[in-house]
Amino acid sequence: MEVLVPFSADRPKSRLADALSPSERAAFARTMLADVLAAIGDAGGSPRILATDGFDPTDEPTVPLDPPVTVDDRPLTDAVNAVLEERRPGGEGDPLAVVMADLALATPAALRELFAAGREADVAIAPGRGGGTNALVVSHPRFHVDYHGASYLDHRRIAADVGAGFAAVDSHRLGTDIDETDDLAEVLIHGEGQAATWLREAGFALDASEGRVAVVRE
Ligand SMILES: Nc1nc2c(ncn2[C@@H]2O[C@H](COP(=O)(O)OP(=O)(O)OP(=O)(O)O)[C@@H](O)[C@H]2O)c(=O)[nH]1
Ligand SMILES: C[C@H](OP(=O)(O)O)C(=O)O
Repeated sequence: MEVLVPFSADRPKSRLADALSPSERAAFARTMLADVLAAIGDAGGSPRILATDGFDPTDEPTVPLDPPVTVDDRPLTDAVNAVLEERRPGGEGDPLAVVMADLALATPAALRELFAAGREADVAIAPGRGGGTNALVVSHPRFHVDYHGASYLDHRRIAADVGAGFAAVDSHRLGTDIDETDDLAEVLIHGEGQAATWLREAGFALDASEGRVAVVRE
């Protein structure tokens, strides 16, 4: 399955500003991207990066699989819809997955489940905590995306409006996008890739001293 991986290369992960410097945020974002691409490849998917201007595939850490890169500096929704649009003539029925680059817990097994759901339904979505759309598969020709806010609900509505069959993919691993400092604890607890190693090497550790487990930096 073809898998589009949107990646914001300029000022990525601004909501991690409390925990990481700008250059650290850029490095950590690329590390998560590398993990996501590796998991997609292991799940049998063919990734294509959809990047903003300024993306350099040779930056460290280099991305695995040497995927094709489409550069589109428009906002996320417009850039993804442009890819959906360009596939329409003749591409009907061929599912396209869109998997975010900040799903640091993604595993091949979790992605295989997503791909399988997307082969059954016209639109399959793994929601993120807080109502986002962390990963989707679309084969319906009239579905379009509208990211940000409670985009999971918006996408369900759009699917209903165009008469597309819908499936929700209930996945802890795909449902955990790494947006805020508290999310880093999830990477330390469950991460199996380079992002977890990167955080440990940067001095992050779990802090289970009170309430929900958090992170501290040594
Ligand atoms: N191509 C593209 N990808 C984007 C854009 N904005 C976000 N992304 C990617 O979409 C996914 C979800 O991004 P967000 O968590 O909403 O945004 P972010 O830029 O990573 O982080 P924040 O700055 O904290 O909002 C990540 O894979 C981003 O790299 C965009 O304008 N264009
Ligand atoms: C792209 C956006 O991500 P969030 O801003 O929720 O992390 C969404 O899922 O709609």
